[in-house]
Amino acid sequence: MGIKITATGHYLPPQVVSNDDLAKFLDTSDEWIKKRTGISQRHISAGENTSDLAAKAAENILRKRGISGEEIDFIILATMTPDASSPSTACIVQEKIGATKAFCFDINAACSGFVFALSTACHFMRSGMYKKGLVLGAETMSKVINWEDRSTAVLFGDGAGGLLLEESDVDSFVAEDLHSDGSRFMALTADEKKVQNPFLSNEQNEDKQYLKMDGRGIFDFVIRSVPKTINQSIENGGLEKDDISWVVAHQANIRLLEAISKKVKIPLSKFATNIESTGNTSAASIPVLLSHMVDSKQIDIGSGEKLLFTGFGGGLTWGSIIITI
Ligand SMILES: O=C(O)C1CCN(c2ccc(-c3cc(CO)ccc3Cl)cn2)CC1
Repeated sequence: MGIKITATGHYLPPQVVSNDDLAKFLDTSDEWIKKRTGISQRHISAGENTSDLAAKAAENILRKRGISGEEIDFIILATMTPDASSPSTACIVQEKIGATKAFCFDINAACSGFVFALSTACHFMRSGMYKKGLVLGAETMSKVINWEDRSTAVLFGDGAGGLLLEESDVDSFVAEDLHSDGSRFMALTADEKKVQNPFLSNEQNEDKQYLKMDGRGIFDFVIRSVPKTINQSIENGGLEKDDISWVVAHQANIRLLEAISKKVKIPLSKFATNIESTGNTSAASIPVLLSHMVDSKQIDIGSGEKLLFTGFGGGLTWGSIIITI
């Protein structure tokens, strides 16, 4: 039993915030942000939560495929900014799109979340037990950012994207390589919850735990680890670098993609990018980029091209999955 990608979709909240808009209340500039990150603007929710963004992306996918939510067997949603601890954001999306027969759950692997979710969905599907699965990545990073911290506030945006996986006689799954290193969990944290109960002697403070990131540390980890997972997934698939049509990488930083391209000796022209217009949308970045590539006809579903998806970030987590589209 194989799998194939049959539709893609995304949704970005309509409110666009430019670098100049941020420079009005942060000590930063369009020039600095653009030069150091590649970002010109980001989409910021005007009140829509992660489930709202994800449901609109899912509706776009279903509309493109011409099916209703009732045909969906499962929804796997990657997010580090769920609407709540319970229910899962995936279950809220289920209700919004009428996926009445689906089983639904969230995956949290921060910015590697979509790669981990896509791997999970592929293996569910390749068991032969399911016929149609939605794999989504969705974030409202704007709710965990400290908007007074210029080092992080300029980097992130909100958004949602995803794809429809269907059973297929021809298997489009090629290879994967997934990792995490919990010993460095402090490198990127957000929204930690403190234990509170009447039996605790010391009162815990209620301060909101904004996103905190060891930018330099993560940058160095990514430069070291991501080329290895790209090469390992290519080797696991018995492929050569030239077999890869596109690297669809997490959109964290344009300088980073330039450095990774040099290290793996895959031309930068094969690294799809949209960070300029979206910022870093964490688990949503890869599916939004894929959807932009399909919508702009940069790639065609059914073309047979090999895409290498690679994610990296909090956890620390990193990983790659190669799929023929
Ligand atoms: O001074 C500079 O040039 C700054 C230095 C710090 N920067 C960073 C640092 C880390 C990240 C990042 C974030 C994630 C989480 O999605 C994953 C992977 C990475 Cl590499 C993005 N930007 C911006 C430019």
